[in-house]
Amino acid sequence: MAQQIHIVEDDVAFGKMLTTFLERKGFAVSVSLSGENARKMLTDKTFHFLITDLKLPDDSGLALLEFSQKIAPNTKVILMTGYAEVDTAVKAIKKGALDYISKPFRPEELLMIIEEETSKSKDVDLNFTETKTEPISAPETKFVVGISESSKKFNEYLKLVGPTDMCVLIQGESGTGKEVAAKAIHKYSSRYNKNFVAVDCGAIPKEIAASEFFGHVKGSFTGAVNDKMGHFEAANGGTLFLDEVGNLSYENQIQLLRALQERRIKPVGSNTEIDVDVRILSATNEDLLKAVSEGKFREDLYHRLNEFSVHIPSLHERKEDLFMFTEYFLAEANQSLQKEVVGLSKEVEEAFKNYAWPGNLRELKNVIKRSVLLTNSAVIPLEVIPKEVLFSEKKQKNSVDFSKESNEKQLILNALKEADFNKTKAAKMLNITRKTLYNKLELYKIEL
Ligand SMILES: Nc1ncnc2c1ncn2[C@@H]1O[C@H](COP(=O)(O)OP(=O)(O)OP(=O)(O)O)[C@@H](O)[C@H]1O
Repeated sequence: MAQQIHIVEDDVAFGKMLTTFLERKGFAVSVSLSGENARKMLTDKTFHFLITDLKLPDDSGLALLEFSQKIAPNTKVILMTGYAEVDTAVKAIKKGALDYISKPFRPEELLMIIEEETSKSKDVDLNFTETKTEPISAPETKFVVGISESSKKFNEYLKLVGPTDMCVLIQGESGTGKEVAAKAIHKYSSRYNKNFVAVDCGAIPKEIAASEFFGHVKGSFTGAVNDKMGHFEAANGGTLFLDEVGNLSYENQIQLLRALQERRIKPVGSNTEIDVDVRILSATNEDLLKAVSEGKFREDLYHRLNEFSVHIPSLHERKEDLFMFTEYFLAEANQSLQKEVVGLSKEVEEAFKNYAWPGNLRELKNVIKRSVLLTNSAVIPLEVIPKEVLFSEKKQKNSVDFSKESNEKQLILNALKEADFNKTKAAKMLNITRKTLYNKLELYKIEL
């Protein structure tokens, strides 16, 4: 059966173009022009992918994401964003979106995200929450150790804590490599040849969390058509990785704590308890201690999970590692796309250095993969780099002698970004009049 895709886009022409392209690639595509209609569609039908604009006339992509997660947790959500919306897009990823793609984009880029996900979850049954059960083997876990001091330090910690049976809480911003770090800990442990089960706690609706964690027996609730093994049992002897653990509801936190204390679980609807031997690794991109002090996260559970903590620095904090990861992701992209791009052009290198990378390694990896896809030369040119990366985060000096700058266009873009796209402010920062700014925008074909 063709994969079902629902697009939410109020720009009729763009939606039509995407539809035609995806239909030609064998997908079944439907479109909503409004959030209201999209909600109706999501309620009535099951989709593999929901591709939504972040800004809709009557709704927001983030709100649609939340709605979709409640009503259809297995539908993968991809957000289409305008420039300067990366922070919101990163927020969406934290909330469980599959990915985001910055407009303008070519349909091939969207297809790449869809195909990558489709190849990962080939046989996912749409009626049940996906269990990411991944027995891992050494060669599969590619792990780049950076050259920065902070990278070396946290990798040292992973090696030290790996062989123990301690529960480790991995903290770090979204996309910094928390799951990769958890897999490394598992690999360094004596459990390395047993299962590593990753669970995205943010994606499990609280009503079915108990059945997801502990399993259920046939007939124990409507929809329980077969016995189902929970994550604890699947990870027995190995490691259970609880991603976004801060998203668990209070009730689910109690159930989890009990299982950890007793090392025994009872599937929903069963009378039999099962002994489990599971090492728990968890990850969070928020300040869990703050959640504890606000009463949103149980303190006893926090201490259980945090026998040892590892902080993964953001990419911004370890800029020395940037080109090492760039090289690695470039090689990876070349391999998967069968291309032979050898590196970045000088301008792209400069842009990469100046960008803050709010989405961390995941964003770097995605930007590189999409750029490799679009590059037809030996090195990646500036034209294929997403706009937000070009808007350098480097602070402008307050007064800039405009006449002396050679790269006028970049300067204007930087100033606009700095001024939140307020043209009057940007003109002031650039020491030029508003009129001159308008002329320059036209000259450089900068559309706002
Ligand atoms: N040390 C590393 N070596 C190679 N690739 C890495 C490394 N760390 C992270 N990555 C890559 O970066 C991407 C993001 O990593 P990962 O999914 O582990 O991040 P995360 O912090 O768990 O993200 P989230 O907070 O969104 O769950 C992945 O594609 C991963 O393969």
